[in-house]
Amino acid sequence: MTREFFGPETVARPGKPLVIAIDGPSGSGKSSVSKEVARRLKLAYLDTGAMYRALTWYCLKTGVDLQDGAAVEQASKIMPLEISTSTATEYVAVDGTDITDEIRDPLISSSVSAVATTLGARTELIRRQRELIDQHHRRMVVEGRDITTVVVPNAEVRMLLTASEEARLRRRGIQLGGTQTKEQLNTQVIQRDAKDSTVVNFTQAADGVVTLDSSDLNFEETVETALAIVSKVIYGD
Ligand SMILES: Nc1ncnc2c1ncn2[C@@H]1O[C@H](COP(=O)(O)OP(=O)(O)O)[C@@H](O)[C@H]1O
Ligand SMILES: Nc1ccn([C@H]2C[C@H](O)[C@@H](COP(=O)(O)OP(=O)(O)O)O2)c(=O)n1
Repeated sequence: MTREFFGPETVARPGKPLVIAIDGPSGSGKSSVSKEVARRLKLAYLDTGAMYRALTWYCLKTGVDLQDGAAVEQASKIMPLEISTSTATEYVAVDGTDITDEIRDPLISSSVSAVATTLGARTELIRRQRELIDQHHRRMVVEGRDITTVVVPNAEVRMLLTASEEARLRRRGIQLGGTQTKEQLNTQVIQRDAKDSTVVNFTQAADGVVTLDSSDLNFEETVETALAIVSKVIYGD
């Protein structure tokens, strides 16, 4: 299914832009699949959700009221954020504090929608995302909720990664080591998506966006299908 030019010694579209934009709901596999696609294609990787999580951490740390839109927007502008764009290292830091693990905490997951629905903060984070993409000469896999539609609507490849509600809840439960109750998972996955959907549409593919439904695929099959979509879109086969 995966073509030879995606083998370990080859680079897709060498020297040319190759932005692969991937959106989808929580637990659909965006982060893990995007990172593996980037690794195999030797592209940089950007987890934009981690930026919204970092801003949420920063607001909570500095006492910013998440309901105060102007204050959240101001925080987004001054936040000294560092984020790894390498597939080899996962690293997120604010003002020198490593928050890579902390931003995955259910406390952040349950607060992040308040930040993600603050439009002024979105504008600033989108600006930073575009800057990072340009710094990597537009050779990057970028994943989130509005990448195919707002951040890089002209990306070379645009995909919507979906999975059934049942699959997404199951995956998130396993990922969190079985520590969460059904109700907690429902709050962190389904209710959060419902809140986030009020500002961005990541449930239906926009024109030109290819849908990949991973409900009945395992991780490797999903990665291979994503690579086949990339191949088809950029090489037409
Ligand atoms: N196709 C798949 N089949 C089974 N598990 C998967 C699949 N894709 C991803 N996963 C697992 O599901 C969990 C959630 O994936 P993640 O990439 O964090 O999703 P998202 O970024 O969309 O929230 C991870 O533990 C990941 O390894
Ligand atoms: N481009 C993006 C990326 C994430 N968000 C929001 C929506 C989510 O609630 C949070 C966290 O995103 P993240 O991708 O880490 O969430 P999941 O891994 O899918 O649980 O940020 C967004 O609004 N726009």
